[in-house]
Amino acid sequence: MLRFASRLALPTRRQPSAILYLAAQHRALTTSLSHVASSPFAKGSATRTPAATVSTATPVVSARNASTGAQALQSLSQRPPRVLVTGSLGQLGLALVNEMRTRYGVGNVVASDIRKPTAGLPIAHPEGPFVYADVMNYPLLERIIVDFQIDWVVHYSAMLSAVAEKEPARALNVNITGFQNVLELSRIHKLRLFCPSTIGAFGPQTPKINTPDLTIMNPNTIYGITKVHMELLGEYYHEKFGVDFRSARYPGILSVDTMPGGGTTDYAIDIFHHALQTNSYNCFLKPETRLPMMYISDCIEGTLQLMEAPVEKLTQRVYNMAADSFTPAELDVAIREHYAPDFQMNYVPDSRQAIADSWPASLDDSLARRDWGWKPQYDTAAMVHKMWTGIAAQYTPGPTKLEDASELTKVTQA
Ligand SMILES: NC(=O)c1ccc[n+]([C@@H]2O[C@H](COP(=O)([O-])OP(=O)(O)OC[C@H]3O[C@@H](n4cnc5c(N)ncnc54)[C@H](O)[C@@H]3O)[C@@H](O)[C@H]2O)c1
Ligand SMILES: C[C@@H](O)[C@H](N)C(=O)O
Repeated sequence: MLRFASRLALPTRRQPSAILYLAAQHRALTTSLSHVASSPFAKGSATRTPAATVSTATPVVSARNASTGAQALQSLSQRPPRVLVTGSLGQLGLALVNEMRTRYGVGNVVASDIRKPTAGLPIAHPEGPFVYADVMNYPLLERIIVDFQIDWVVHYSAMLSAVAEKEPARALNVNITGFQNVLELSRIHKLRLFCPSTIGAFGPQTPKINTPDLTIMNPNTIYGITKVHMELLGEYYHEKFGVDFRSARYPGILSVDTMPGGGTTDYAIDIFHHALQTNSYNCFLKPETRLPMMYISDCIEGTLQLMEAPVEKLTQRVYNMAADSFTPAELDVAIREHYAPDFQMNYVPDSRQAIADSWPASLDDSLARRDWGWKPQYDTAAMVHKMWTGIAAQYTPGPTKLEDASELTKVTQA
């Protein structure tokens, strides 16, 4: 089994707004406490929707005790947001929940998924609320939003590019129906909604280099089609109903503590685990396949910058977000030059190659930089350093564990 580092090393810097949030949270906690254990979602309580399991330890700062709805609304600008994160046990959700709980208060960030949190996951605040939430279950989602008095939703549940090609019907359901549910609930309950898009929203006719925000998309994958649907529908709900929908098109995200969920950029994480375990890697993309990539700390920081940006700063609702781009061959060279001179890279492209070939090689993110101050901290060299040193620390010295490496690639023959 993989041994994960116990905590995700995310930046702990706090912005002034977060300090205000935390001070306000402290005040609110002393005057108005509602315990998750009293929620109808607490274990053992009768619900009409599937039973949700909730951690019982952490109080949620609640507006339910406010005497009027108006008071609750008024206090919103003075307290941290209460956030629901769907798909929170995935590669990105775990990191986002950890950072949001640091900034907004543990009890204010409700993690959710359709899986159980298992031992060994890098969950920094395990005492925080966790609920079962299938994004296809509209009544259950609505109940969670109302019971926890949610202000913001970060909608992370989705099927990624490679697994979506294998199970298109399920991907359409999860990615399209799931998004439509949270979008409609955002309209009804006046929520701020963030849903990530991706380089996978672009297609073979898109300009490949410095792809701008507004250009031809025409993706030719199920994943890309569901993401373009999401972008357009979110923009429509914003225009028509004023929903505060926000989205960033992420590149492939590299992380040390969490494993990727079945995408086309997964090779750039798998390679480090294989190099450290077996000193070799069979890459499923060709050596010259250039794709935009980003380190997870940048991804989480940028996402929170966009979520927290004052509405008047936003000139559009969907932004490209970039850091750097590299190819498998460049990663191979970087690993051999700096860490493992005998590392052996083999190229065995499979059906994921066609997906990668349809995506941009680099993104123009100048509008994100201009509008909400986006600026990545990690270039390729810095990403490789973080990945190698972070993943190396997870493996104890000893005999090569081939069986571990064979578990790493979630999609072996897409
Ligand atoms: N990781 C990347 O490189 C990357 C890049 C671009 C965009 N994104 C986007 O970011 C978001 C998060 O990606 P990730 O890498 O963490 O994905 P992931 O596959 O690691 O996690 C997705 C989570 O969603 C959950 N899920 C699946 N079906 C569900 C359902 N019906 N109801 C509720 N939860 C369900 C899964 O259990 C899983 O924990 C996705 O929207 C993805 O498209 C990711
Ligand atoms: C790029 C992104 O959307 C995801 N990592 C995938 O490859 O599917």
